[in-house]
Amino acid sequence: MAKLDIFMPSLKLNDGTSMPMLGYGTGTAWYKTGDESKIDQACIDAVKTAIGLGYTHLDGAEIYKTETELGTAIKDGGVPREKLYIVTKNPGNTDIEGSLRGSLKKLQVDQVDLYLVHQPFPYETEGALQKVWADMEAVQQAGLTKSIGVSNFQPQHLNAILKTAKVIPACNQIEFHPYLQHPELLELHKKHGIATTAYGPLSAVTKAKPGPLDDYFAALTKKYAVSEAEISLRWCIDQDVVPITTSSKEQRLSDYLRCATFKLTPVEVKKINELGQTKHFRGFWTHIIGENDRT
Ligand SMILES: NC(=O)C1=CN([C@@H]2O[C@H](COP(=O)(O)OP(=O)(O)OC[C@H]3O[C@@H](n4cnc5c(N)ncnc54)[C@H](O)[C@@H]3O)[C@@H](O)[C@H]2O)C=CC1
Ligand SMILES: O=CCc1c[nH]c2ccccc12
Repeated sequence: MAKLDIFMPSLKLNDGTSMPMLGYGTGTAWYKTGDESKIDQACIDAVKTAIGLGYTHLDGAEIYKTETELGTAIKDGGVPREKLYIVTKNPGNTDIEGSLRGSLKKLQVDQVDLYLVHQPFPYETEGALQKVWADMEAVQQAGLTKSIGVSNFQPQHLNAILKTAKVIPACNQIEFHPYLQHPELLELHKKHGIATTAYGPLSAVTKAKPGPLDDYFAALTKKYAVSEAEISLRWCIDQDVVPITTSSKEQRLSDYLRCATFKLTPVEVKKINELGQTKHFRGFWTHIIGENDRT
């Protein structure tokens, strides 16, 4: 499929770097439950397809066990390293540098663009969270990553590390869609200049259907001649939230890029927010956070 001539904007982060406004994830559709050394060629091909279509923001994690596949796709994808934005995540252990060095080896790069603490849950005290954040600052200082950030942090976790942080997290990657808007958390992000990246951005039009947004999304798809998925992605972008999606289907990946070709009006964003707030859905980490927690 030919690469579309679409310009994908970037979001300026609090450390002066820029993050492309749409990410391709190697988690949900691709993570391995078994032997990490068993290479998944389909994952490599899908990431190469995404790169070929114009996706430059590539999201990985040590726990997905797909960093080797991601690294191979990056090496063979035909796009220079410096044009890509590579993200990976520490699983939530205490050997931040050891983990990151292992990830860099699998990714076949000297430095990632962004390294995230995947989850705050294994760290049981404020002190443990603060220590991990200090170790994140150290790997940034050592040049192993350009930016550092967190994922799945709720207000209490962010407030804990902010008490001692020398570097404010560049972003917090959270589940975010119209049925999980976390207003209080986003307010805290705004106060500290922390960017929000959204995983599960399509949830309202996939896993959480039927819902109160269905009719309104149908109307918007007609108005903009795009799919509900692209409306969902654009709703994030119009609020300066960077969505991370995934698919093994080339046509879907190509279509998703159309989210950069139109803009919702402020009234439309507000209406999606209002309708979205009438339903709650959380699809990830429910075994720890609880399905009904809205923070
Ligand atoms: N930091 C974290 O804890 C987490 C990070 N992530 C990251 O975010 C990435 C994307 O997360 P997702 O939840 O997959 O994002 P998403 O909400 O964009 O969903 C993408 C999934 O929806 C499916 N889909 C698309 N259109 C559909 C349709 N019409 N009907 C049914 N299914 C449809 C796709 O096949 C794909 O599997 C992951 O690969 C991972 O990199 C994901 C979950 C947790
Ligand atoms: O990061 C996304 C969701 C997730 C949580 N735990 C695991 C383990 C393996 C793959 C994905 C995930």
